[in-house]
Amino acid sequence: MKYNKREKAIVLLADGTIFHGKSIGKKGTAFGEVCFNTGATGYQEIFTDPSYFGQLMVATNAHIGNYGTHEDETESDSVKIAGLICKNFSFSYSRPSAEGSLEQFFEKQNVLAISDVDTRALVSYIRDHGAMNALISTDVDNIAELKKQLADVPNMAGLELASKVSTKESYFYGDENATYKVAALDIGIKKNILKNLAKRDVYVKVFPYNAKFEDLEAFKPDGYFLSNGPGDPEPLVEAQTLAKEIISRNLPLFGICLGHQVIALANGISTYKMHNGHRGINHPVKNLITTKGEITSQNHGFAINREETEKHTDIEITHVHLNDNTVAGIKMKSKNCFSVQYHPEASPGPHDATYLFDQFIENIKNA
Ligand SMILES: NC(=O)CC[C@H](N)C(=O)O
Repeated sequence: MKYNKREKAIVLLADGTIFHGKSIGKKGTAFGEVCFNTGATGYQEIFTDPSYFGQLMVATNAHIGNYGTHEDETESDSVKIAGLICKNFSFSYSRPSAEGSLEQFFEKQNVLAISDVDTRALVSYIRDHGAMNALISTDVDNIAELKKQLADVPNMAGLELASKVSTKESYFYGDENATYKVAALDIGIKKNILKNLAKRDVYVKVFPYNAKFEDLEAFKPDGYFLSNGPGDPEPLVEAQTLAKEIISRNLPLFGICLGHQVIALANGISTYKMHNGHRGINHPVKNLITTKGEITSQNHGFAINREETEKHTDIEITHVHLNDNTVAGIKMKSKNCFSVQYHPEASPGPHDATYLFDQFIENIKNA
């Protein structure tokens, strides 16, 4: 792709604000909620993370694409972001072990990406004005029509998206002769969660978002897992019912991110949409049980209500986010159930929190 042949492109925010850039290759328009990730590495993992479905990703790191792509760095089988907004897009890459360029990867996956955007100004704007819908487009002379189309894009609050990314059929992961068996609900599961379980001698059966307790129970699992995923947790009524069934039987249960929010909702704690979410790989969390700090990988736009959690007689807050004191982890006092708002599988991200997978295995052993 010749740099000077690239088309003009825009970011149009729901409030009418426009930022200018250039397309990477593909022409067209993509809609979503605009959000930003502050990670300096890990772009391929981010683009393929199902939790980002329906979101236009702004990368705050100035360089995207510079180390190419690799199959091992995908978190699902396709790109899940609605589109990419970045500053400098590298058409060439310098990592010897890379399998191809990000440009080729996007072309294959039919992703709309735009660069040369003043991402610092854009991120400051979203930071001040909060999460909102937006579009990116190469159709730069048609603003009035684009505005009309943007007005029809549904709001993330109240939006159920797990069904759009969940597996259609259940499947197995790991060694069938492993010591433990875990039934995992796929409401947007990342591959690295499955890898982390399999590494700990777990054979996993992954179920679609609307699976019933009886379906999971038929696998005779030693433990249950609720995954991360996109959208608002509130409309996920089937997953909440499932969580209630598992909790009422006091079976070992672990939830990550969307799974954590589902566990909170199953306990009558409400969730809310944050002004801006947490998305990056250096989020400070304090473990209130050990009093140790953790640097964590995060990606969420909703959170659970702190006051309601504090008042809940059967829930203990185990982790807090040190930037804003939001709840980052909980456990049930009378049940074998715990969950975190962040990503212990950390792909990308630091591995401070992988002990949570060990804790899940301990909970299974002690059940
Ligand atoms: N990573 C996740 O599971 C995200 C959960 C939820 N979609 C949120 O934005 O808060």
